[in-house]
Amino acid sequence: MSTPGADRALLPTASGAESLAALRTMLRGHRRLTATAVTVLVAGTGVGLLTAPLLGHIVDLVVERRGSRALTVPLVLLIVVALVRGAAAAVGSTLVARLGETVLAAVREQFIERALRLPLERVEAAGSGDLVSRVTSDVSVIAKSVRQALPEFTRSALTIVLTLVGLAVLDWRFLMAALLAMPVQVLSVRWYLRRAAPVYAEHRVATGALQHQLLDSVGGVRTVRAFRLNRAHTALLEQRSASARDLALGGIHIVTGFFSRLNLAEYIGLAAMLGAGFLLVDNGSVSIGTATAAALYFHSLFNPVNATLFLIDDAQSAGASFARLVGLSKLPAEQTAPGGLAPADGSVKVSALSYAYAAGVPVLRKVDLEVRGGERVALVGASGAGKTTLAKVIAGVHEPHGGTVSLGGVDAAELGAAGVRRAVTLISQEVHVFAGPLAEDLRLARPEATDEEVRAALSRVGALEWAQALTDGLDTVVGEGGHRLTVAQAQHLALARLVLADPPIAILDEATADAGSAGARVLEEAALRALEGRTGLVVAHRLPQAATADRVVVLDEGRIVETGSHDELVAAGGRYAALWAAWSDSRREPVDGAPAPERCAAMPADAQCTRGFPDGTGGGFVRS
Ligand SMILES: Nc1ncnc2c1ncn2[C@@H]1O[C@H](COP(=O)(O)OP(=O)(O)OP(=O)(O)O)[C@@H](O)[C@H]1O
Repeated sequence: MSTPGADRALLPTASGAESLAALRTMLRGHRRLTATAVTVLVAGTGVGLLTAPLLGHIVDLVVERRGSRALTVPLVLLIVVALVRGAAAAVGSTLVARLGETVLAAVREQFIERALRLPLERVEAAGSGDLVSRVTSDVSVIAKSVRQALPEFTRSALTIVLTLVGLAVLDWRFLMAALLAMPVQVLSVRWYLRRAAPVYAEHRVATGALQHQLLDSVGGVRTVRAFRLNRAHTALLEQRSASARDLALGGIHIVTGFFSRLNLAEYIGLAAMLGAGFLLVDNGSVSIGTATAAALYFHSLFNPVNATLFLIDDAQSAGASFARLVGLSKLPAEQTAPGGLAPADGSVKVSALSYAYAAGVPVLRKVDLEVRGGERVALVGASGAGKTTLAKVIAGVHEPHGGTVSLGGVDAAELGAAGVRRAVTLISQEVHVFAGPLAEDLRLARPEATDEEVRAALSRVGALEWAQALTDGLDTVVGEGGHRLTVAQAQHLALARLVLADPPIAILDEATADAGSAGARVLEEAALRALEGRTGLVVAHRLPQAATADRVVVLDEGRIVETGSHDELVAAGGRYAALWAAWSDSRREPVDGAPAPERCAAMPADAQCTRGFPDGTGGGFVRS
């Protein structure tokens, strides 16, 4: 959870040129569909333009008193024109919508896939809310524009161009009169774009920040309450909400100003058309019918011009959202291993490893650690010593700021993110159970696993019995909206997934710490079985976990201060021995009648017990 007031390094946003280049690349594969859609729409709009001259012709026939029979042909033609235009508009709009949907699907797939492959470190730094708002609200803004605005925009733009051509065909002076409105329109659009683009971009950023803050404050509500951060978080939410609201209101203000300017342009254009018509009819250059057709043409421009300019509003929003999606590709993608490099075994070698979350505050300081293939090493140390950070750097969640990690003799940088993930599985306390049948959740680790293999994995960690006892056995829908698993059951599943994934190296961080005493013991046994045959690095939050490991590594302030077997370290009488003695004492003589560790562990962490040694280090349970 972020500290209130902390500024996040939001994910990058693409420039206009980068967004256009991305759009061009996406359209490149659909040239035929684009060409057909444009042709049908041009044909339909062209035919539709015959309406005004036909009506003008009818006016001339009436002025010349040619009788009602003379009107038959133009009237029939008007009906044909209306039908052809309607059919072409329907087919053209469908084709444009299909093109839009195809591109939209590509946007969704490409950028969401990209979002899922972003370096976790960068997503963490930006806050997951920013990423969530890009792949949810930004994608829906684009979808809305593509569905509602794109067909209308295309039709309107074509109508404007072809109507201007029609005016020129009637008489070039009509075109000149119509174009008198243009300078005001151009100035209005420039006025609007200059003001609206930054407001929309800022509004999207502000919405992302607000969404992130909501996730942060609501997701971490327990911590917020526990540390009485309510006020700070409420203030921050109010501040972000106010900033999003002000920007939205600013946008509405700009739109209103824009439309009043467009009305002025319409007034100027119409006045010019009527004046030109009057003069041209007066001096005999054109008939009344032609002047009528020109006025109808100009009038028919109102809607498409307004629609096009109004849709610029949607295009702006969609453009800002698209730029935020394209911006994701500016981040380096995960590296893939060149030419099938794979670790030779399960050994881990960490050399001079350094890491810091904030500049100048090192969390790991030149850590050197070698773990043999198949060895089980327990990481022990006070809270904040850097155990989780070390685990995450080895698992590839964070990139080292100095030094190297090598897995099975291959540098992790050479293995690439995917290679590291194949070599190492990290199980942390926040185990996620995906919505769906339990067996499918397990198959995430190995999609091709047979039913037998799934059962064997569950059985190996001792979870088969309770899993089969669920209402629908392994087909029981678990996760969001399904059967709610306990924390211990979710961790059990995570261990079974580890067995299925079968990596040479496994890292367990707090995998058993929160499960309560009975559950913790079951999970500890499950963890031992899951680690069989692979290298295990266990962040030991309970000292017995360390006591049974092949080797114990004690971390203090980002440095390894002791390493050896449990017996060696106890005999050496150093820091670990002190921790062990403190833990053993706390078991024998509960202070002031405090509950014994087993009972303590079964109680809620904030009841009477706190996790940690008497000296404040992690790993045991004493009374607070
Ligand atoms: N995402 C983060 N951003 C900033 N600082 C962090 C982050 N995660 C951990 N830290 C800080 O880094 C230091 C080491 O944390 P780490 O979680 O690695 O320690 P630990 O030994 O695993 O502690 P614990 O036993 O409490 O989990 C701590 O000071 C912690 O506050």
